[in-house]
Amino acid sequence: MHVHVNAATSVDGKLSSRRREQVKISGDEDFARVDEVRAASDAVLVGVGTVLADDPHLTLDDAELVSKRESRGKSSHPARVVADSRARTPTDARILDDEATTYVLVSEAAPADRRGALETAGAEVVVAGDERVSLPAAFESLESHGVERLMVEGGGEIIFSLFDAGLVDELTLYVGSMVIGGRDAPTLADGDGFVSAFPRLSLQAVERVDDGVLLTYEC
Ligand SMILES: NC(=O)c1ccc[n+]([C@@H]2O[C@H](COP(=O)([O-])OP(=O)(O)OC[C@H]3O[C@@H](n4cnc5c(N)ncnc54)[C@H](O)[C@@H]3O)[C@@H](O)[C@H]2O)c1
Ligand SMILES: Nc1nc(=O)c(N)c(NC[C@H](O)[C@H](O)[C@H](O)COP(=O)(O)O)[nH]1
Repeated sequence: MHVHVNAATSVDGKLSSRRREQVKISGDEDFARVDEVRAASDAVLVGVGTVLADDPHLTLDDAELVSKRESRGKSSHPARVVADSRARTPTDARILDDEATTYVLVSEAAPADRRGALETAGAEVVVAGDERVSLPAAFESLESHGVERLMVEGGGEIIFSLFDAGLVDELTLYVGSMVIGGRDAPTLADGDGFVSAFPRLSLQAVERVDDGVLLTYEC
């Protein structure tokens, strides 16, 4: 499976503010590019922290991209995936509407009633891992459902885990020309952090987009 992480940060590397509310970092051109990456993916993944903070929809905004997918024999929108160890996704979350298939990756520790509630709300629940979602095991399961290209839209906890597990193939990072600051504000890669064996990336492209910079890396 090809895993493509896409995110937007401030110049100081923050994904959002210390309030963990969504901050619009990208401009129109970058959001249009994000829509194209979504359209080229079989599924789009976020962590439950992002679902709780942003309530994203993760479908395609551009009707032309929808019809191009349909003409290629694909579903109208990529599937949506939430990494959610304890099944905390609210049943009225926008990602659970019926516009696209939604997989909720949970661990064995997820309460049975929450799993049941998510299934009733239309989610395909995938169990992988004991306390926390095992990303390699969950990705194998997604592959068996035909997910060959997976886009990841954050946040910082899940992105760190993906780098830690060596699962990232490509990173596109939009750096907006703004400062957010805050020692407790989420960054591109949070988690426990690395103290050695820091993942090294290979810079492929640098491009001016909107009023910021788009960096493309092979990982
Ligand atoms: N600017 C951007 O591009 C962007 C993108 C996404 C999110 N955000 C922001 O990021 C913040 C949310 O990020 P976050 O880091 O709090 O949450 P997150 O989205 O990374 O979700 C983390 C949660 O995922 C679950 N999880 C399941 N398996 C896991 C695993 N193996 N490893 C790690 N987590 C696992 C855990 O419950 C964990 O708490 C919000 O403020 C949001 O606005 C910004
Ligand atoms: N590329 C990007 N630039 C930003 O400035 C920003 N704040 C996000 N944030 C990612 C986050 O997950 C958002 O919640 C989804 O991008 C919203 O997706 P929808 O429009 O609801 O489909 N992503």
